[in-house]
Amino acid sequence: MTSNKKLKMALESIKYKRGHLEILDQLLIPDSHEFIPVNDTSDAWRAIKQMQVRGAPAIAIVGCLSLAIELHNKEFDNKQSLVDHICKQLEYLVTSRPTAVNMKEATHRFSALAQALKDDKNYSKDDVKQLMIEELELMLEDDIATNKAIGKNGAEHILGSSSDQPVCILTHCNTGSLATAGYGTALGVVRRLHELDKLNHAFCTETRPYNQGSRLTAYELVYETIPATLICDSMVSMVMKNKGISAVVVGADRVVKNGDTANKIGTYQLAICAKYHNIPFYVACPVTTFDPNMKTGEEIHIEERPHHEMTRVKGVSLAPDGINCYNPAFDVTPAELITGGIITEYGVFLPDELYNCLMMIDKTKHEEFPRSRSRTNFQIFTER
Ligand SMILES: CSC[C@H]1O[C@H](OP(=O)(O)O)[C@H](O)[C@@H]1O
Repeated sequence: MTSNKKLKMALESIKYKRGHLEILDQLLIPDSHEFIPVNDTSDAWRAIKQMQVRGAPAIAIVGCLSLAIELHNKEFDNKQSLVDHICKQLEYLVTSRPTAVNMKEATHRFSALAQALKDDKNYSKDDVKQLMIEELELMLEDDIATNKAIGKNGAEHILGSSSDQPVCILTHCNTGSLATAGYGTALGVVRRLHELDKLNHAFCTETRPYNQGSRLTAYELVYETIPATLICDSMVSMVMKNKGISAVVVGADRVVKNGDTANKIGTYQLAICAKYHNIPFYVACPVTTFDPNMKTGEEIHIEERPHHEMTRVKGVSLAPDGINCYNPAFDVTPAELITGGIITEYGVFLPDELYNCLMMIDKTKHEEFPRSRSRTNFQIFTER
């Protein structure tokens, strides 16, 4: 059955065909919906840094697609210079924003794959270039399939504990089609619940100071006529107390080995409020957001953004010049506050089980995901 809910295409933030990449300039949403060209890795670096594109998965996807564009347009003397360029540009893209791990994870996977192809005499320079472009392009379709699995796993887990009644979900920041290749992670769980007619209502926070919630998540929810209410960040305790919230579901920028999770600033206090109100707290993310090379959240570098992003909105001052500002873009939620679990494309895991469960997953048995060569190199990342 194709309900009108499914007829409306989800919003997209990335438009790609070989040799051509455009991204939705998210700084202009919701006032205007404009795409800008990304012609190489420098354009991508700048767009990520300025947050014209943002969201852990989208950052990695746009970074990798910008490299695919560069490889398509550039000639190389030999395999070594080709692979050197790939590795160098991937490392450069990682420097655009430090907290989300997805670009770094992609760098490890694709650098390892490029090196392996270089060392394999069966592949010419042109073979390596073609295969690497194809692998980088797989990020797009792989991400959408991954997000739909996250949505399915998360909705089933939440409904399983709600005696199948429609549920109310509270979410933070933007984790939808504007933070990924499409469908979204935490917002993908909301979409799946809506598709199943099991979403009573969604509450989204403004998410100051960049307002990913009021500008981006509300935009997605209105566009797809998903029943939702926008709240200020300061209202979450009252909403949890009075609005029958069934679960809180947020995204992630980096989940480390013990399950501690870096996510948008304000997530930590959401988790504290959820604990106080005995509401299950979930993190939703692809396994490419997992960084088992960090043991606890203490190791995560928290990006601090410019003060003007707090004190000025579209040119209007919200605070006097001269006031000191502290503007961390993320905080770390300790694993013990992630009481619902971590929702991935392979299932929902308690934080302290996540590492062992992921290490045991045989990805070749999950045919539901497009299988890029690089994905099977998950071990490379964890053995670094
Ligand atoms: C699925 S997006 C994950 C994550 O990224 C966002 O941060 P930003 O908008 O600064 O890139 C936010 O923390 C989301 O939860």
